[in-house]
Amino acid sequence: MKPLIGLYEEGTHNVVDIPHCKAHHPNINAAVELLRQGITKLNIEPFDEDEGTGELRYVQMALTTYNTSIPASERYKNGKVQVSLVWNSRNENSHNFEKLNALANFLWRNGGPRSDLRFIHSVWANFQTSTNNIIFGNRWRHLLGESGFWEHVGGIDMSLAPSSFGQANTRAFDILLRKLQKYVPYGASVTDLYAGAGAIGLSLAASRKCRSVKCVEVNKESKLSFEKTVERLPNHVDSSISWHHADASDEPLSWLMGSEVVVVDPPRKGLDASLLDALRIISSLERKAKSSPESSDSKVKDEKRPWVLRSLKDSVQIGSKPTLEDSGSLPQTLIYISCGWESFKEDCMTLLSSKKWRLQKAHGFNFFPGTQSIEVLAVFKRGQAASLKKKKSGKKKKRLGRKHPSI
Ligand SMILES: C[S@@+](CC[C@H](N)C(=O)[O-])C[C@H]1O[C@@H](n2cnc3c(N)ncnc32)[C@H](O)[C@@H]1O
Repeated sequence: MKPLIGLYEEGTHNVVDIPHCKAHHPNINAAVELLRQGITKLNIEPFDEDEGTGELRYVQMALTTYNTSIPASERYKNGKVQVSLVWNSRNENSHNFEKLNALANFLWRNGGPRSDLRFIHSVWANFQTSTNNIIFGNRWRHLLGESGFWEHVGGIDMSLAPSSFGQANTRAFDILLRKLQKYVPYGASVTDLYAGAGAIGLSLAASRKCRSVKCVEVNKESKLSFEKTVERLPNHVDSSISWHHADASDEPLSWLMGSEVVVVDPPRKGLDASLLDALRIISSLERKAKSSPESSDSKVKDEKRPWVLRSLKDSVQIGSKPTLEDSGSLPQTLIYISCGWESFKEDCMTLLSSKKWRLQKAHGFNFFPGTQSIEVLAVFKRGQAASLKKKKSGKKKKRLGRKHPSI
């Protein structure tokens, strides 16, 4: 029986076979075909989610074009694929581990560096036995090939572990990052929320010589990639850089305070409600702070609040910590990167209707050619535009033609 390898049909759990996906690099399609042969030859049983039976549950493939030993013009064509096999067992001691090993060896023999094709970079296993829809389990094991996986994006070398979020189209992401960098003033203090392994924050630290960069991410697996990337940052980077294993929706004000620029790059469902609320009340906090300036004593006391202790537990700090003077500043710029158009529209409306933020600029990117997906880079500024304020104070109030602002 021929296994189906592709994506779920929208709104269902029916797999649509996609052997020649045009949105994928040709070497990913080739790796899918090789996997199909391996599954058939070795009698690997695909997972049946109704029965909870079978061996191979999911496969994730990522491509690296990072190969400095060949000319830059040839790197994309020679991209190599990191394959992660999600296996229906608890760990490597389970009875069917030998079958997983056989599949990994098949891929390596036929697609690895000693084969004619040479497009497989590495093979990883993830163990997952849960009955829910969560794709990855907590246990990872590197099986074959190089464990390090790098890409050059946004002007830095970025480490991408299979357990951490990574953009699929790194060339399009690079274009977005270079555009984003222009909206961040040199020397700014930046908070990168929903940061993954810190691709955005670290690229800003390098390109905009940021005073401080604070990355917040809920997936603890991203920490290792963050640390590896920091090790390879250019020597001139001397920002105060930190990564925090924390939920951005938990006490979000604590992450917003102390930064001039906030970058958010949430999953498709958009911003958490508590973060949106915090962004809306920020201006009133500033007014309060001005009318009753906090003593440096009370700021020190703040360091003992529970959220601070929680976030410090799993954090990484590189360079000196931001100073106490920095901790009082509030963001003037909000940069929103969205992969979910519908949720972005809603979040955008919420921010604009609060009248605390205005939309300065928005760009759309096509990260998945041939699909309707749109990646948005939107830049919001805090406060009303000067021209709007003037009009409001004038006698005649002009009605805006549109009911809702559009981008
Ligand atoms: C679209 S990815 C962006 C990652 C990163 N900015 C990048 O470009 O590589 C969204 C990230 O948000 C993280 N995430 C989801 N919910 C979160 C939350 N409540 N708090 C912090 N991070 C969260 C996910 O684990 C994922 O890494």
